[in-house]
Amino acid sequence: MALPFQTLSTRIPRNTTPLHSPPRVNRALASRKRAALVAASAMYGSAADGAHKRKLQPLPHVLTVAGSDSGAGAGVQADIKACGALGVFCSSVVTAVTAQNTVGVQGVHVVPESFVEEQLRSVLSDMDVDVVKTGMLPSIGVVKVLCDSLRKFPVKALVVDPVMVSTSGDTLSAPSTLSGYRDQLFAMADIVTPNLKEASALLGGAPLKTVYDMRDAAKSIYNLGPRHVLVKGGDLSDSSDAIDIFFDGQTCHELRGSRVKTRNTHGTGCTMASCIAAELAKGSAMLQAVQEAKAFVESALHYSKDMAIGNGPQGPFDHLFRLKSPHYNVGATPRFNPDDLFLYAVTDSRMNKKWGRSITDAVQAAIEGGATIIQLREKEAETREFIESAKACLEICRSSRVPLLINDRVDVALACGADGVHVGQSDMPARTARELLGPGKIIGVSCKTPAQAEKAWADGADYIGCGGVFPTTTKEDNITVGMEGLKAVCLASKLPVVAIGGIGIANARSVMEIGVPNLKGIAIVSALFDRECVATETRKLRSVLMDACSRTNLSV
Ligand SMILES: Cc1ncc(COP(=O)(O)OP(=O)(O)O)c(N)n1
Ligand SMILES: Cc1ncsc1CCOP(=O)(O)O
Ligand SMILES: [Mg+2]
Repeated sequence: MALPFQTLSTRIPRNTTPLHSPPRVNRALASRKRAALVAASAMYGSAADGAHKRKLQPLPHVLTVAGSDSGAGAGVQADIKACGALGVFCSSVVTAVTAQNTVGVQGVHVVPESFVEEQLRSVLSDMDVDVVKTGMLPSIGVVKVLCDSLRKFPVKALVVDPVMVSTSGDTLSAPSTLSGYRDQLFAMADIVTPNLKEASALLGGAPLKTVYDMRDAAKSIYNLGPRHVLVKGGDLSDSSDAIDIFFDGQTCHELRGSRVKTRNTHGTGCTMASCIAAELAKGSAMLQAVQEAKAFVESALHYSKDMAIGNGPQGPFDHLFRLKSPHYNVGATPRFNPDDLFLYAVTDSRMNKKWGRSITDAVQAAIEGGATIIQLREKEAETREFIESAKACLEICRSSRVPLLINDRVDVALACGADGVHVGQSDMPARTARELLGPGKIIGVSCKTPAQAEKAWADGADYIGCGGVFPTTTKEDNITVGMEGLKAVCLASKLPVVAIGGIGIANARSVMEIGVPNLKGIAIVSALFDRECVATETRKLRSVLMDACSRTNLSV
């Protein structure tokens, strides 16, 4: 079939589309993804004759909507490399083609809006995109086309890098695009990531000179509609650190990194936004995604600081540094892997006492049986005793590389150096816990409703514990949400979910077969610890879960 070929327009087109504030991107992605998996599963199932059904695994997917950079330091090329380096698939809708190198931008061909729309339709109607990241949007018409497409094909999150001027000082978007950002796109954005110049342009032109200016700017841009703002201070003069300001509507976080002395900084903005998008696609909370992205960029600049590509003043850097130098892989191990939720053992001091075992013996046995994460839920322990036993459990967990979380007690988690905490709706708010624990610790939040799940994500949690799914005697007066409630929370949640409450050998399979990709495992108290042999019970449950996963499309 002959494909229609369209010549690129050679100017930035004007557009008089009326402006309006669209609703935020809605969140029907999970069900779309599930439908696609079911359809593909059916196809492969018949082809593979039932018994050898192929395991279909959705890949975290970012779509970049940006301009091409012939020098490959920034734009679509940087986005694809950044996502690839972080293990995320990246599709691309090209909004403009630039002739560009380390000297500057020599030319721009803008892709017609109708063809940007066609590319968007091609990708979004077929592929399961988790996160859309925007870069160079050359006209207000392209902004409108993008907003319309996102309303038709909702995604999990939208990352907007409001690219206006290249690092070499060349204009990359029409002045009217500014109003497109302010009046249309920002209201749909989960995060906007301006540098100092872009933040200034968005707010009327006053220059940003200090960290205080950056804080004020972050708050003012937040008032334009996005859920989070990251003002990047890479160009801040008189600062030995690379300081960025992250604002989530309540708290301003000052994120400090070391400033790398190098000429090879072309594409840092695109890379930062793409890394945030990639981390979000993998299921990270927003602050965590931003921290990971900042660490990635800093390491990439450090690795590439003496690299020589081109003869101009601003060179590209190497996104694939982690493949080339094991040194940089040290910090690359994510502190939280959602798959760790698979078989989540929650201790109970009363049960362990009843069976005459210490908490350390209980933890050791659960790990021996295959528990993938441990939570110490010691409701009756005195603080000092709790800290001591938590330290002993942490040693056991560390030697098996199993994360250890503390239930309710952020103070105990801090005191013993645990990997994180689990908090409920009446415990310390997740947002406060995040402020106290910092971005490096794991935070789980108990949620019974989609609204609570949404808030947990916004507050910086890493996962959700949903339940009680079934009635239980382990926790008094706990309202049961049932399988339907669990499913509703999973579908609404951008975070991975673990099911809890009344789960044991008899019903674990039915829970795991609920068929929602972000249900990552089950959390169990009595079916492990109110038994004579914890290791045996854990082993049995593990085999039930493995079996359930091999019957569905879930990865183990
Ligand atoms: C994994 C997991 N999910 C939910 C809970 C319950 O937490 P919470 O609602 O705070 O109740 P308590 O456990 O503190 O009684 C949990 N502990 N773990
Ligand atoms: C802590 C908690 N949160 C909701 S139900 C529950 C208790 C789960 O215990 P069990 O696995 O024995 O039902
Ligand atoms: Mg609690």
